[in-house]
Amino acid sequence: SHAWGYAANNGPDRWADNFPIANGPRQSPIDIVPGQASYDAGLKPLNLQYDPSTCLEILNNGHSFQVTFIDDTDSSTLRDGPISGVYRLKQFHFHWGASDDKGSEHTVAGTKYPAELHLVHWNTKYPNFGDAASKPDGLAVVGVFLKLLYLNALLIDFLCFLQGKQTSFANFNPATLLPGCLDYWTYDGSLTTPPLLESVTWIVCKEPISVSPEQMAKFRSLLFSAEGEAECCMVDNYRPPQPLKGRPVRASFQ
Ligand SMILES: NS(=O)(=O)c1ccc(C(=O)NCC(F)(F)F)cc1
Ligand SMILES: [Zn+2]
Repeated sequence: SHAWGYAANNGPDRWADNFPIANGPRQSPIDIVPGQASYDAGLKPLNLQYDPSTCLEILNNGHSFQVTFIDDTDSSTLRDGPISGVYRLKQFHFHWGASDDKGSEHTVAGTKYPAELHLVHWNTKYPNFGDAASKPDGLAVVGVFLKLLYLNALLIDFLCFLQGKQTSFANFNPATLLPGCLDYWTYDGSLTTPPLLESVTWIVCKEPISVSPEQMAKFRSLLFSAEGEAECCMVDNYRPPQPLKGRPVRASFQ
């Protein structure tokens, strides 16, 4: 079976052929309708503690580019928020569009942002990421919308590293990618790419971070294709919103 992707012949509408869970009860992303989210006073503030020295490498995995972290100790973690226990940061990556009117996976009352950042964490009650990815409370992904404005130059440096497939990228602090206000919506969902495992507690920040047109252009200059293949720009690597199927969406703010 040809590998999954985002083209007409292997994109989101075809994923159910090989991954029937694509039509499951807790799929992601979703359209978040603020007026229908219920404020939950019991939700704690997010407690994100990131150690830049655990930043390992940046790589193009054919579907996005991702920055992976050393996750053999509790040095970069997510605690509190809607979760219990300690979740470790494994990687972060982005989804974006071919033009500024689309690109995010989650939408807010139908509004698409030009891109969305995902910070992927796994529950340390399980021995490793791969095991956690198959458990209903195994993963927690913090989603941050990107909007067009001007971001600190750091991200440009970060993308300048993106010459080859893989290169070391030490001391990047993912905290610089977080919005000032960490109000969030949360719901039970899944990975947004195959195998679409229903193991993710989604935590979507209400406030977007800013990205410059130049930085969006850099995202779009990346390639889905490998060396020697016909060039194919990596754009529109987002799955559209999926049916809520009765799931509650809670808000940490009023
Ligand atoms: N876009 S997302 O939902 O944040 C997302 C996060 C992580 C993975 C991932 O690690 N897939 C590989 C695995 F786990 F073996 F299945 C896929 C999607
Ligand atoms: Zn993602």
